[in-house]
Amino acid sequence: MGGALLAGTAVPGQPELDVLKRQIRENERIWAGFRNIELGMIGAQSLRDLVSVAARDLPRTFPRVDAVTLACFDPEYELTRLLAPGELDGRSGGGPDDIDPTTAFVNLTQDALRTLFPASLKPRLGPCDRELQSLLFPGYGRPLGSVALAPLMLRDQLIGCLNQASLDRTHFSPGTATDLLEHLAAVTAMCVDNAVNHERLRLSGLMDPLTGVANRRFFERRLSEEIERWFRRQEPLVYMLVDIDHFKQVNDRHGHKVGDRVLQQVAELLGRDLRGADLLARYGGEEFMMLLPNTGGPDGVRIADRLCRAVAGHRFEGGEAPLAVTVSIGVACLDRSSEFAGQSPAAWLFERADAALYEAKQSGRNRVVADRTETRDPSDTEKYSAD
Ligand SMILES: Nc1nc2c(ncn2[C@@H]2O[C@H](COP(=O)(O)OP(=O)(O)OP(=O)(O)O)[C@@H](O)[C@H]2O)c(=O)[nH]1
Repeated sequence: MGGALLAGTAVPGQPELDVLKRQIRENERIWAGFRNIELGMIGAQSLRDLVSVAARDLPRTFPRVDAVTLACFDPEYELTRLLAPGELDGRSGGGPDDIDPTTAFVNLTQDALRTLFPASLKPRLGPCDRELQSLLFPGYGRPLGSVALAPLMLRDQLIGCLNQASLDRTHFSPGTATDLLEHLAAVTAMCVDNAVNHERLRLSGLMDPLTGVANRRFFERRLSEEIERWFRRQEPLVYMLVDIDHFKQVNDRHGHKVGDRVLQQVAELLGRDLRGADLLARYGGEEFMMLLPNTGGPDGVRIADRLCRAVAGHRFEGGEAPLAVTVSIGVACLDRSSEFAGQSPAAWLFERADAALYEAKQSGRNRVVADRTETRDPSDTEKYSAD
């Protein structure tokens, strides 16, 4: 099979092989560069971070890229406001080597955006004239030679473009393959959407500012919606309480700042593999809550067990040396067999998960205990140890 692919082609000599090897290495370098930039974008917690990553890392990775901007249709100046340092919540600007994201963002009208991509919604590569430079790179002092403009599409709408420019007139030329650029544009559009939603949540007072996950208020709102849905559809609903073990000792031994970093990393681990409909919230202090709609008790316990092991296996950064931390988890499930005996389902779920969590703490910590919802006898619990 392999031979058939090469049939009819001359066997390459050493110089050709060297050229091929160089090309492979160069492609790998470009691919790795794009991948790192994408990972940085996906990890961005705010629009400021996102724009900074693009404007700083594209030129760092690709030295012939001299300027990068993100242009969006932002008629209500929402994105513009989110980019302003500290305007809404006292955030400061970035560190010393950070880009100022306000200068790397351009607010475009819809007409201006459409005229940039008159023929197709494909990346546009070519020379940069003065008019294009003043529209898309208004803060850049030197005359730019060529540009690559990648349209950003979100839910079939053109929302903006990611713009790279080079002083070199030939760097971005029409006819160059644009697959990677299209891929980067798709990731950028999704990240803009995520960052904006994330910030809307933060500003709505429904997000825990330390960990970036939902807060208790948001959790309670979603819980009542999920319970209403449960009455209509009777699909099982898993409710978990996750509590960090001996967290006071972490603070006492390593300081409050390290404690905060541990809380952030626990939130990240718990939230890593959640499905779209699942919810993770910080209940307060060192306690988190999770809601897994359309999930039965046994699956909930399996998921809790996986989370418990993931935390125990993780080495937490932030202190002088990596730290080991464990969690205890209480699991309750609302299903057809649940009997509330006059309680509200929300109070019933909390009480069952809290009793299971108490049991997990009492029986040694670093473990999952599942409430058996079909019985109301607190001694009748299933225990799962992650030891
Ligand atoms: N760093 C930090 N610590 C917090 C935060 N909120 C609560 N805490 C601390 O969390 C600790 C909770 O301690 P305890 O309730 O005694 O529980 P624990 O030490 O985890 O013990 P067990 O739950 O029984 O395993 C207290 O020392 C609180 O000060 C926070 O936002 N940041």
